[in-house]
Amino acid sequence: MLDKIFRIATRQSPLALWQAHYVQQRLMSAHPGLRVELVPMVTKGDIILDTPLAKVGGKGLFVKELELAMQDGRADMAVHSMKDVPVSFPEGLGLVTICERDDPRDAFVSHHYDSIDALPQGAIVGTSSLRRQCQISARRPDLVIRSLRGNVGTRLGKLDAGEYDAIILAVAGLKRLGLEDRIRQAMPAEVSLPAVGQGAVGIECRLDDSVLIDLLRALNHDDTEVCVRAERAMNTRLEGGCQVPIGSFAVLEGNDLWLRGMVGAPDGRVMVSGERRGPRAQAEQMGISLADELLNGGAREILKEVYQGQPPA
Ligand SMILES: NCc1[nH]cc(CCC(=O)O)c1CC(=O)O
Repeated sequence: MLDKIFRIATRQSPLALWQAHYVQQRLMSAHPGLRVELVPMVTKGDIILDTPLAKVGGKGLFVKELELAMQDGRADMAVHSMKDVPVSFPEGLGLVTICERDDPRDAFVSHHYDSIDALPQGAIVGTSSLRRQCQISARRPDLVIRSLRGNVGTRLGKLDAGEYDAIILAVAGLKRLGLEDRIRQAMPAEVSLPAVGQGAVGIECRLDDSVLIDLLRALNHDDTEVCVRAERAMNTRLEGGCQVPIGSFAVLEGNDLWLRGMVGAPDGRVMVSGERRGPRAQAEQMGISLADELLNGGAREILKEVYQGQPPA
């Protein structure tokens, strides 16, 4: 077993590489002598940079090529931001490990202002996330939301060039890249409910690779896994895809899980939210029942509107 080289398929953005190196290091320190290498790849999501993700087929664009590499045996595992992992997996692959979550909040980044509330009338905010757009517009209908894509560094460059008064990024991504000092405010969940899985790193591999699955067990963080399972159960029940603004965020308070969820219209004019509290053993049921409450409370109409005629991706 020790002479095998375990290969991590990864995108080449600085954030993806950081996450792949992180898993490489954690595996090697949990299992001294283990050989782990990176296999850097280019995905469609990295090539199409000028169109909002929701329009070009969604976040799946970033993972499909990594999954092909695992199915072909060119790689053994892929490391993902849990936020970017679709609800379902191709035949034979699955998510086997979720590492400890870093700060799950959204980051308000600006040269002149300290928060959304401090922005002047009509200020320009950069984000291509429908979830962020929806919540910002609901709070401040006067603000102008402009699309913002590219790697974290590219996005910061556009802010620095004066294209926006503020932009929204994930705290975790900025921290991983050593750019924490750019954060003016970690936005409270009451202002911007995070995305499903935000701040957590997950590992996907072939489900018949029991050797690797055993090795990866040491990297799993049970509390994070429970929270992310609740969030993903809610998202799966909603069948939202990424054309719909959806936030889902769970925290543990001892053994009690507190799950909050929101579904909104992209323009923020309608927003449905709810919460559940219960024992951690009920994580997935809580996600499902919260999704049902949201659906009955108006989310069904929002989803129908977004998908008019076209089936969810
Ligand atoms: N959509 C890209 C993406 N996927 C994961 C993160 C941040 C890291 C994380 O949430 O784990 C980011 C960048 C961002 O939203 O600012």
